[in-house]
Amino acid sequence: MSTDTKGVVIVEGKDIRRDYHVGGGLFTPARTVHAVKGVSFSVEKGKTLAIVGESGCGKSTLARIITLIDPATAGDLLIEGHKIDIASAPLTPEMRRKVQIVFQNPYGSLNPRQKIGDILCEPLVINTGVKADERRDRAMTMLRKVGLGTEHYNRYPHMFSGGQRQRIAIARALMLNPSLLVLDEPVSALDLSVQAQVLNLLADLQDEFGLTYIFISHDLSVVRYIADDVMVMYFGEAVEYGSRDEVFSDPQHSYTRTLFAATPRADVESIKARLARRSAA
Ligand SMILES: Nc1ncnc2c1ncn2[C@@H]1O[C@H](COP(=O)(O)OP(=O)(O)OP(=O)(O)O)[C@@H](O)[C@H]1O
Repeated sequence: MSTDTKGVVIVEGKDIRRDYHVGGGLFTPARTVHAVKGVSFSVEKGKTLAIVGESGCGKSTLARIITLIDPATAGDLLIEGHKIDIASAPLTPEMRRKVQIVFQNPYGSLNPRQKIGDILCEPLVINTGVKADERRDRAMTMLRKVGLGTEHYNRYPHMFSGGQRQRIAIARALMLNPSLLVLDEPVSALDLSVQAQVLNLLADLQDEFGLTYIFISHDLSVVRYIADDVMVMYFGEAVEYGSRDEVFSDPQHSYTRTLFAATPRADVESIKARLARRSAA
């Protein structure tokens, strides 16, 4: 990454809140679920913020707000310094280009009836005026970037393994050249060895394109190797937020310590080696 882009804030959230009003039926009294209770963060270009927490802590809700899939109840979101009206979550073509999301389940997120080439070209068809030949060239290039071959262009999703499908989902997310990628549990559905490969791929792509990641995960062993900064969420609140080294070496909140104690160490030696190489570079 060139030094002139260092320190540029790509995404900033200020006091983001999301309430859900549930119940109100004959047998269920109306109540409000405070899914996200005033969370603030910022991520610089080329960096990764990991948002960690157990099921129900609000991390997916936050991911959907940042990607403008769902509106927020209150708060501010700035993407590349531009304030977004997150109460109405306007998914404009410009925002669609800048922010992309990769979901946990590569089986569910790819249309089984579409060939891989069409899946990759679709964002260009919908959001740009790029001509067919150019779309095909870009899709072929992106297939290679994510470690697949051009021979995969005319195949269907069911012909791929889980790890390969997640590579395709990542390739699709990168077709519009976004500045921010929100990764919502991107490796949780994969075997450990495949997790390591996909995490290494994400690290390589981040280096190559200067991508900024928000990485949602419940798995601290994965977070430990991918994140620059870590936010720990607990019942909708950010109970811990700091650099990876600070959070892992000296967790301040009792919930973080409990979470650490309950997390098995996954075998991610290749990721460790990769990150050691990155920090040495
Ligand atoms: N559409 C909705 N309507 C009502 N409540 C919701 C809705 N979506 C989420 N919630 C509630 O908001 C809280 C946070 O949910 P969220 O899915 O963001 O958590 P999470 O940490 O991502 O969990 P998981 O990993 O299981 O998805 C939970 O109590 C959940 O039940």
